[in-house]
Amino acid sequence: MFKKLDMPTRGEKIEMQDTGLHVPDHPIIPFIEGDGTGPDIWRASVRVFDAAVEKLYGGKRKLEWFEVYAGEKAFHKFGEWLPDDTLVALREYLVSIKGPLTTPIGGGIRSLNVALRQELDLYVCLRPVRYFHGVPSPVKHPELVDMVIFRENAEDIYAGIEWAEGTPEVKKVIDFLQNEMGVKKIRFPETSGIGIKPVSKEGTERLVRAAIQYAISHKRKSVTLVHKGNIMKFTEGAFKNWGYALAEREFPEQTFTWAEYDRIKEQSGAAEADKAQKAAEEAGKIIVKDTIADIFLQQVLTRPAEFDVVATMNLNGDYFSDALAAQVGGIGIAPGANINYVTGHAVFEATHGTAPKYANLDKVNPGSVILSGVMMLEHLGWQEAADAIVNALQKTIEQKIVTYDFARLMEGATEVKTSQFADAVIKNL
Ligand SMILES: NC(=O)C1=CN([C@@H]2O[C@H](COP(=O)(O)OP(=O)(O)OC[C@H]3O[C@@H](n4cnc5c(N)ncnc54)[C@H](OP(=O)(O)O)[C@@H]3O)[C@@H](O)[C@H]2O)C=CC1
Ligand SMILES: O=C(O)CCC(=O)C(=O)O
Ligand SMILES: [Mg+2]
Repeated sequence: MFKKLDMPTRGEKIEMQDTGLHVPDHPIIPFIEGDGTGPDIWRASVRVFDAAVEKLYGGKRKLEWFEVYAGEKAFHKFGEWLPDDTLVALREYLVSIKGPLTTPIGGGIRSLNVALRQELDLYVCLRPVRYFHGVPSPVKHPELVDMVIFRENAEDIYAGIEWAEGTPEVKKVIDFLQNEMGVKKIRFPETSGIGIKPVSKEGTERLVRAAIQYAISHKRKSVTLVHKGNIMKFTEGAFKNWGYALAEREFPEQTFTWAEYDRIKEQSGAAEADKAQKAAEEAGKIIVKDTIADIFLQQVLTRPAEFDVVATMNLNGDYFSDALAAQVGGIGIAPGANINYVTGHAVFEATHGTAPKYANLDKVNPGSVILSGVMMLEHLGWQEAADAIVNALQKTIEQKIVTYDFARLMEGATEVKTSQFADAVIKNL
């Protein structure tokens, strides 16, 4: 199966069956250490996962780790940034976890992180944002932040369709736009680079479907479609329209949309529309609403309790996840997952990047990868181990044993290294 990797010698494959994921007691889990601070964080986090699983299941269950390579380690070992073997392993074993990978700016290789999402068609980037008591936060009520971002993960400008300024290709595209499409608004055609933003009905629908299903199964109150549809009418505006249409078509019993609200208001007035929404809320229906991206970024600060599940496109979701993470203590405690709910493929990874200036210092917060592992354990159905890690992490923070990022904002904290933070979490399991 592999060209250069040895087959794992222990464990069994996770499989997707009609009833959902079938997880053996000793699943093979491929992992990628990542670049920069990735190895420091991985070494610490994997000890936490293993200790929790051992403590909860006493050897009956065990994660059988299988190292696969991407990024700098892959390049040094195999001369390739993303070897085929890695993709084969991630496809074959379904569920995996990775550290951050470096992407050069303004040239060089395209993002390996994005490539993995595209290769495996991991169309949802799921990033929950919640507060852990005791974490230093720049806002007055971080405990009101409890949101789950569903970021579309396969299209938008992350498709990487762009042409550099001054190339024959960009000239051809600009000529086409000007001469065949009647475009007159390219302000500086001689010196423009061009990027393309594909946003499809299918891509939107599967993302919004996943967000609504999540809201239903997790008893959430609302799904907010966040877009810049006033400006980008046929991409971001269409996202909103397709999202509402999908909610009304596929989830008529479980949702009430603001599009419905507007129709009632137009026919019967605002009081009737308010009444209909109130009745829907009392009946436990999910309110599907929408907001424009700029005001969203203000309102998540001023009225965080009004936001719950958030469904948005790729670039918005990237920005929102770092901004929202800041409200609950920052990117050191921001987990995530890239998921295809149909095939069962899932790659868990932190929201943050490689933080290169701290590489090999055993310094940064492993919280994001630890919590990404918690999401993975939940995905496997190993809820007890997931809960144990969350409780131990919370206890460690309450003991004020924290890495530099929290320590610099806390009074009376004991600043510890990445590895020591993991030790403390393990002790608190
Ligand atoms: N999924 C992925 O693999 C991602 C990869 N990247 C890539 O990572 C590289 C670096 O990106 P950059 O924009 O600097 O963003 P990073 O997220 O890597 O780091 C930015 C800053 O965030 C803080 N930070 C990041 N991780 C942690 C942590 N674990 N604990 C505590 N603080 C942390 C640090 O803040 P401070 O300086 O205040 O201490 C750090 O300087 C780029 O090549 C980028 O493309 C970026 C995002 C995601
Ligand atoms: O791939 C990258 O380098 C950055 C990706 C990113 O910022 C993200 O997915 O949040
Ligand atoms: Mg990002």
